[in-house]
Amino acid sequence: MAISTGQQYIDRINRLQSDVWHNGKKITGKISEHPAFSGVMKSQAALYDMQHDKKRIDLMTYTCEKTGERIGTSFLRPVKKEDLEKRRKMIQVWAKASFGMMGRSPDYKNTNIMALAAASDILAEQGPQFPKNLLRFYETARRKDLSFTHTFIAPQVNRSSMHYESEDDIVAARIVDKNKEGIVIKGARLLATQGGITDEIIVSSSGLKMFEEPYAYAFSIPSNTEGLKFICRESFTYDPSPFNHPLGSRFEEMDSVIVFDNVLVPWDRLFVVENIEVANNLYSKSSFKPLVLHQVVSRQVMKAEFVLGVAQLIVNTIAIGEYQHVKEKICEIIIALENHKALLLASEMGAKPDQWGTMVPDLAPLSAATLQFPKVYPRFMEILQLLGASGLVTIPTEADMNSPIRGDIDQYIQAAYSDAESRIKLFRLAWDVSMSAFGSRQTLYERFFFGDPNRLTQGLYFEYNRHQIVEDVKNAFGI
Ligand SMILES: Cc1cc2nc3c(=O)[nH]c(=O)nc-3n(C[C@H](O)[C@H](O)[C@H](O)COP(=O)(O)OP(=O)(O)OC[C@H]3O[C@@H](n4cnc5c(N)ncnc54)[C@H](O)[C@@H]3O)c2cc1C
Repeated sequence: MAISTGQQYIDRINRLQSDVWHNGKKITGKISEHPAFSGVMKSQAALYDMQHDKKRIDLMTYTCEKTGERIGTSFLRPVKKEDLEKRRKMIQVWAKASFGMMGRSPDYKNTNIMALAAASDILAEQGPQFPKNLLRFYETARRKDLSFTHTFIAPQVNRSSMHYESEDDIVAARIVDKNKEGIVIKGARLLATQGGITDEIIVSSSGLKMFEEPYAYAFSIPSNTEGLKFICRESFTYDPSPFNHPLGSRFEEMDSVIVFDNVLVPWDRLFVVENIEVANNLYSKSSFKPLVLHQVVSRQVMKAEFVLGVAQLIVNTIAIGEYQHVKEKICEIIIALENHKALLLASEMGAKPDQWGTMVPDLAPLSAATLQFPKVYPRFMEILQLLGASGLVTIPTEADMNSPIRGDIDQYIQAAYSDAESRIKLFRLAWDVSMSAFGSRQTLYERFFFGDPNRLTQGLYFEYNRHQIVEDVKNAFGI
């Protein structure tokens, strides 16, 4: 079977011994046992294991047309609308398992890779080896069920439009040499979520500095490539107890800055080299955006459902459902959720094959959904705070529950419709999603993960086809 098990994923990552730095120390030994990573690696492993569940195998996998092996559905290139539906349902099974909290569950990058490989022809103008490199990469990725992270953006040093970086003082990762073995990259990239706990890292350019050839490249390399370093932020798993930290203890994905210290990227790993037009076309002319956003919005629907569940439980538990503004707040979440679901389905209804025969969901509803979520998700968090009020800070810990003050807790922290223990579990959950460092990072993530919403809005403004609509208004009024 080509599909990985959770243990295989964990063993592979432990074997890599990548250069991962956390809190001033290089991680040695098994990274899967390090407190900053153990929770999320276990959760990721559980996702891989779900692919082997006999009851779900037909949804979670498909049969490789070349080898007959079972391959994860997130690698499936859709060629009919039913494939898009299958992809959505599979993505949502994984998303439900993390309540939408794992933005970098493997289906995200698997979809990226599939979407790029489906349009590999775009690379041909650099030479026939480049599309071959990308297709070989896709084949290996899906047949070995490898895990990936990616890094797209240059470090946030100077974002002024006039900024030019000198070759003598390199910050943004750039090509500094080419030789018969490959290209050499020096500098850094802004960040990679899950950096250091995936088999490989995909490094690609988007947007910034794309007017200079040394920044125009795309490749994937193993996470333990010599000279590659991951500098992690502090961990937001401040407690491994699922009682104390119900989400952070399991789904804290970590973000790391990526440093390239003269990293050699072999020729057969390269998809784009020093070609600005091809580097841009790879994302703008392929069906990358609609295919990837279809994955993203599928996950976000599950996250919105989860938030609605938490909000309604708060209402039920402390009996505040009779108040008008409370109903309105719950309805605000329902409306956003239903909008998101409708936009996702509209994208499938409007799907059309692209020039390579890939069935591509309609981009417009997906762009609308992706621009809606950075606005509604922070509001969801505000609603949780407004409904939960002081309940979000009256949250004794597991140690308190097992201490002599338990009697007081049971008596004074009970709720109208739950005992103290259930009430505290609920409010710790609401705190972890809306207020903890883990929860705040989730909000930041939904604001920025597909790019700056201001610049994404510019994209929608230019991409949205409204020519006929304007003509109709002109014709109707003789303008
Ligand atoms: C939690 C999290 C996880 C992430 N994970 C990944 C990952 O795994 N891989 C990856 O590659 N990236 C990742 N990102 C990065 C993400 O893609 C960027 O945050 C996003 O593209 C915005 O870039 P920036 O953070 O550099 O913000 P900046 O571009 O520095 O923006 C800062 C502010 O300046 C404004 N601004 C800057 N330039 C312009 C401009 N030209 N026009 C108008 N306004 C401008 C912005 O609107 C914003 O208000 C992650 C980000 C977060 C927050």
